[in-house]
Amino acid sequence: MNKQALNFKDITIAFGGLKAIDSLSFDVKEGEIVGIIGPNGAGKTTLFNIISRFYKQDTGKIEVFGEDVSSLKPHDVINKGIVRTFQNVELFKHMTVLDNLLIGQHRNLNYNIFSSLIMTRRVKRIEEDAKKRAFEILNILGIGNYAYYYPINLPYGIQKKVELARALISNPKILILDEPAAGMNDTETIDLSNKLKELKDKFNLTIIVIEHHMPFVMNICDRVVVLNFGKKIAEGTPNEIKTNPQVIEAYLG
Ligand SMILES: Nc1ncnc2c1ncn2[C@@H]1O[C@H](COP(=O)(O)OP(=O)(O)OP(=O)(O)O)[C@@H](O)[C@H]1O
Repeated sequence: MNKQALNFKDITIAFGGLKAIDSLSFDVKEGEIVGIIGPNGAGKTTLFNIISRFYKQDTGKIEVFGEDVSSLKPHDVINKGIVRTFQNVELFKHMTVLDNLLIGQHRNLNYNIFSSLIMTRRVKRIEEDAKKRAFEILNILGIGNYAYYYPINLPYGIQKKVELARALISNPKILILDEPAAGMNDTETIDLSNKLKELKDKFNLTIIVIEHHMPFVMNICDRVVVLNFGKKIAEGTPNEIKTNPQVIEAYLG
């Protein structure tokens, strides 16, 4: 059996009197794709903000590959291999697509400012490898031909894919996606879910994804966790979730 990638133990966070996440527990196994669904205001984005440490939970514990990360800062979480994308596209719109990817890479490139200034052979090789990986990811996502475009000139669906590519370039272990298919039509959505599966296998990823498009969720997720008013109301395979009366009443109906 695969080991645990993420483990949420009894997480609660309240804003004023409102419990946005209420005693939530679930886990994600290494290599799984887990969907988080639920109506507006159910607490999905808050949960992601807790995982990426933008918010600190009031109570409860989060473990990443068995290590307690409950008190880490956002940049420490990135160093643990957790990378997220956002509901709204957050790209540098006046840098090319390729530069958007490579700028995220500099944190991972193991060289210092002096060696980069004199552009040693080693630095050149590191940069070439980074570029190669960028093109590999862009090509899997079918957007390699946009490498030298500026995101500001690209349709929203392509920008979403660029954001995904930028998350992948830093070689994450756990990828956290907030509505990756927003703004896409049904064909684009299914295409994206197939590509994500391919990327997951190629780069040994574990994925947690918030998405409202049910065809996407049905096509890609191994398991789904359903939230309502901050509580988990169901958990299971997409087929189990689809027929669960509580889920139908709270969300799908
Ligand atoms: N920083 C905050 N301050 C106060 N309330 C907040 C804050 N962040 C979230 N909330 C509240 O917590 C609840 C959960 O919000 P959240 O954005 O997590 O829901 P969601 O499931 O992601 O919704 P959507 O599908 O609309 O994005 C909402 O009632 C929201 O207003």
